[in-house]
Amino acid sequence: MKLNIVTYPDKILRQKSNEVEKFDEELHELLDAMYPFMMQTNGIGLAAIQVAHPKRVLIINIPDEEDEQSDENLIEMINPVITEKNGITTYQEGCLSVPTFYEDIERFEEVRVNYQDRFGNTKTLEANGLLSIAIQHEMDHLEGILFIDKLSYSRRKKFEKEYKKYQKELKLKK
Ligand SMILES: CC(=O)Oc1ccc(/C=C/C(=O)NCCc2ccccc2)cc1OC(C)=O
Ligand SMILES: [Co+2]
Repeated sequence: MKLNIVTYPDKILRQKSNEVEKFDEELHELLDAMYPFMMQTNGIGLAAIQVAHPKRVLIINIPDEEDEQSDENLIEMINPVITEKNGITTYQEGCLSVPTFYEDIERFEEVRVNYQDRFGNTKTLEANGLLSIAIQHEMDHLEGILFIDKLSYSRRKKFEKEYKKYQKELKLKK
């Protein structure tokens, strides 16, 4: 299954993703394609809508202390729901769909998430730190929300200016 990243300002990213009902071979094919794709593009999180599949599916692989991403740390979340959240934390986020732009974003420090695995089994995960941030960032994608939507008006203006410059350079390079 060939995947391509959808980048801002593509309207696809603004779609709300649909619940997964069938935990079938097609879902497994998508998950099995998303993982290498995310690893090849230096991602640590990816929502299915970013590769044009409007399904409530996300994957995360947080690097370990040696900054290595191992297959054991891969988390696949289907139909995730946050049931508890507390604390506040700030982190400089980036997104494969908004290349070259990084900004400090406020998130909940801890979250408790109910979700299903690729076989439909219900799981509960309590997360903090980078994993908690990644879960919140990827779950926003399922609602069509991007991290740049959380910027103040002035920082959003700064982003739009920088991003237009980046897109122009991109066209020149082609
Ligand atoms: C040039 C450029 O844009 O570099 C990148 C930017 C972001 C990313 C990946 C960002 C990512 O995985 N974000 C997941 C959400 C998240 C953000 C902050 C903390 C936890 C989870 C990768 C990049 O590298 C390439 C090759 O595209
Ligand atoms: Co993202």
